[in-house]
Amino acid sequence: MLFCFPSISHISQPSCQPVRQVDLDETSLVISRQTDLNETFSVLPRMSYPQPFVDKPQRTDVLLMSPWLAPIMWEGTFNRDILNAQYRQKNFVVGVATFAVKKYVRFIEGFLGSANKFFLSGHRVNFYLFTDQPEKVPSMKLAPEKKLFTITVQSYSRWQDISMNRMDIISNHIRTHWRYEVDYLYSMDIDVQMFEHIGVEIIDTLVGTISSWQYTKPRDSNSYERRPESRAAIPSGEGDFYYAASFYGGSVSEVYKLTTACFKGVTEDRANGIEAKWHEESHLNKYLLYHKPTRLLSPEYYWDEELPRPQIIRVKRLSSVRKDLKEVRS
Ligand SMILES: CC(=O)N[C@H]1[C@@H](OP(=O)(O)OP(=O)(O)OC[C@H]2O[C@@H](n3ccc(=O)[nH]c3=O)[C@H](O)[C@@H]2O)O[C@H](CO)[C@H](O)[C@@H]1O
Ligand SMILES: [Mn+2]
Repeated sequence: MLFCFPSISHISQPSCQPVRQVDLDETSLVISRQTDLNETFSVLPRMSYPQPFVDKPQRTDVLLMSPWLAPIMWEGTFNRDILNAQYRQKNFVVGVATFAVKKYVRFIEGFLGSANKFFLSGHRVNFYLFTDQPEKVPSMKLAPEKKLFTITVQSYSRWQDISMNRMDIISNHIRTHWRYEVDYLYSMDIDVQMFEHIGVEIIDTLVGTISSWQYTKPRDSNSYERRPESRAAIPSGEGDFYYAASFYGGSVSEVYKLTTACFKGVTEDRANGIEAKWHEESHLNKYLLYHKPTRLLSPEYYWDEELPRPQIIRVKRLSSVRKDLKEVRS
């Protein structure tokens, strides 16, 4: 059985996906997609690669595992060929939600051009581009396994509202569309470009990216919201890493819980006349403190262009595009 959504305009020759069924209830989504036994027992091609040894860590200069045993992705710690071979057996579809509202349409080409090349190269990816100006989406030739869906959204006068409302739009779209269309979902800022591969090492149940601005700071000088009046408040003395809202994701059901909870916090703050210090990023940080990510992306996965690159950052996989904040947000 095939299923298509007529409300989404298909830009790069989409084909209908087989139906996925993720059941919604109040707090969680349960994936009831049947496992194909042929997939489970299929024989892997022989691979040749250096043997891992328990007494020879791949890197000793960085933290490879959080205290709750979530692996942290760093260049030099994984073998992409092994990961790709394992992942290919699953036939997953990954969705990427990104927004280009008002002047941010100028970033679409750089984002999509680089993501087409470097994001989950060789794997099935659906890019979902939310914009108020669908006519400005450039027609781009994407790799056969990549598809672009453009979805029209309204604009808001304040840039903070555009940024914060992403949580609501993503949560709603999971309920109406994505639970049938994709297995994993990532939200990414549009004002970024990719320079190196971002592969299946990012795939896990709940994934956060450690901010490149604050990865060495003690928790009490990080940018968490500390005012107790805000729903995003994190009490002083608490906090793990500072996570960037520009890149997070996970299974459809976990991203549903995250975006729904964060937007609830935003809505309650609005009702109480308060706005968290870093908008939805503050709410995301609160959520990920109490719902620990199952995998962390090191700052390689969101390296800010303005920062000098220390030795531990061996590759810059993704970076923000320099922008005149006042001009682009006006
Ligand atoms: C690196 C990082 O931590 N980034 C966060 C930081 O970002 P930034 O300063 O990078 O925020 P930003 O200006 O990129 O806005 C976030 C995103 O919202 C969308 N957008 C925003 C304004 C607009 O007029 N049109 C539009 O489409 C667009 O997808 C953009 O990438 O703070 C923001 C809110 O305070 C968000 O939490 C960002 O994720
Ligand atoms: Mn940004």
